[in-house]
Amino acid sequence: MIGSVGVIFGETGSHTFKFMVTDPALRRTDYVKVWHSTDGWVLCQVMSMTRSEGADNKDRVIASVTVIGVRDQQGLLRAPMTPFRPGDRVYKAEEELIVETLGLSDGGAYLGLLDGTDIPVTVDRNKLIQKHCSILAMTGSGKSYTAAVIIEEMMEKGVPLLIIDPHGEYATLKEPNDDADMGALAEKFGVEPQGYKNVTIYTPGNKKLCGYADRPLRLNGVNLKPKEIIEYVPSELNNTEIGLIYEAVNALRNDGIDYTIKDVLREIGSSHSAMKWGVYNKLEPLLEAEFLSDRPTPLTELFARGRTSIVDMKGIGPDVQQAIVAKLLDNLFEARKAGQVPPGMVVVEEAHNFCPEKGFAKTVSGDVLRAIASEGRKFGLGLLIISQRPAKVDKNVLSQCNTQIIMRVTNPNDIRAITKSLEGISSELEEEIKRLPPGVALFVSPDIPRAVMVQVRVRKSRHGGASKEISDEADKEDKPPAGGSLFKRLFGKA
Ligand SMILES: Nc1ncnc2c1ncn2[C@@H]1O[C@H](COP(=O)(O)OP(=O)(O)OP(=O)(O)O)[C@@H](O)[C@H]1O
Repeated sequence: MIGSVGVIFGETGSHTFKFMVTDPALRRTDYVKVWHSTDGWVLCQVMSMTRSEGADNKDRVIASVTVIGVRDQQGLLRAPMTPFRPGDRVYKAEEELIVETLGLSDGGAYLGLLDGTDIPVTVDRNKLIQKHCSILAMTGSGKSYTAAVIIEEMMEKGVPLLIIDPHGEYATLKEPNDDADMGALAEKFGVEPQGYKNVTIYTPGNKKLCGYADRPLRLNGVNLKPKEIIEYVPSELNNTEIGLIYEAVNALRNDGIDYTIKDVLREIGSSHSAMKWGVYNKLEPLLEAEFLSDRPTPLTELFARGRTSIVDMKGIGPDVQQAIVAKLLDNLFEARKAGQVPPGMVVVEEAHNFCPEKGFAKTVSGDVLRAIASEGRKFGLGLLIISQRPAKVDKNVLSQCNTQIIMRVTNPNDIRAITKSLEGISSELEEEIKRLPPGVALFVSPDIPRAVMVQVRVRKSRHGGASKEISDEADKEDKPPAGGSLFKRLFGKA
């Protein structure tokens, strides 16, 4: 029959088989179909290919295939009850069969194209919020690029977004993509360059730290509880020092007037304890920490329909970043529970620093992120968790992310962490993850019966990427060489 790409041979199973390839254009990951006498056309996917020399000295290409299945009358995906026959012919699957069998719908947030096809892959925005999403990949493989694609798609529907941006990577959402390859990529993916106006960049510092910020981010610095003060202190405090803070705050509370960190320091200064100067020194940086204020930024301004707020923490130390995130998200979650802010999404870049796995570090922001991960869905507060070190992210948080976007990862511990949080990932897919080119993601969603490979669409806004001075030296080693046409890297054409 015309159009066949090969013929099944040898032992066939219900879920796998091999076929002798007759079409030289066939490639790994291609979708194929085989006619089954009781089920009709069954969708399958080429997982690997081998080439060897046959007895006639000619090339023999053999493809190993996984059976995806067929939709039954109830719309459920199932594999045929009997295996295919050796001698059955294999054909390229047409788009319609792929879309129907994989259950790809055309509404929702447009992520990109099913790899090797022109079929759009979308994801339901509500489910992204209700069930959380993670983007896991080693550095340089397109994490923040893909996150920005999701952010763009959410922004276009006015979903409130709060972006925790430790390195100042997301400010360029405001500008249209001016990449030299944009023309060809825009046509391929059917998108137009666009900058987003409703993006506000907040800095917890000042214009010196973040010159391009639109507004300062201020958190409440009045009448802080001892526990809150302790969380903001950048250095470790011993028990005596903690006791001194409690004593000072209790004394101020007894006076019944509003107090600030300055008052707490004054009170500590008047103590008779020999330890007072030690704790004084540790608390003093909070006087200069501009993010504590008697006029905090209202949450209703930060998290509102049609608005995207970037908390740009460039230049701020990791401990202070964690304290800011802890307080901000705590306030946001409480406000959401009380219905004071609408449902929306929180984007957490470098999540391993804000909710680390036990044994790696302990941070003040871990508790609130765990709480949002496990309860956020009830209140319509979604997380987009992004990390280049999946093994270092709290596994309770990761396991709550029902939509997973996995890009290239080579570190064995990170691969193990990913496969642990994914059900039924095959060893072929593990191998695939190690070899994914930049911009290609393994997409796992509760709406799609199996993981699919997606060529992530081009960004509409300009891609910024991390600024050089703060990028992690260790991570640099993993980076693929820069330069060259991206279009060429992605599609092999100039
Ligand atoms: N889908 C895509 N389409 C076009 N270009 C892409 C795509 N994904 C990634 N890239 C390119 O790959 C490069 C690396 O992407 P990105 O900055 O998102 O990596 P990263 O994993 O976030 O790295 P880092 O950890 O250094 O921030 C970028 O320069 C970007 O231009």
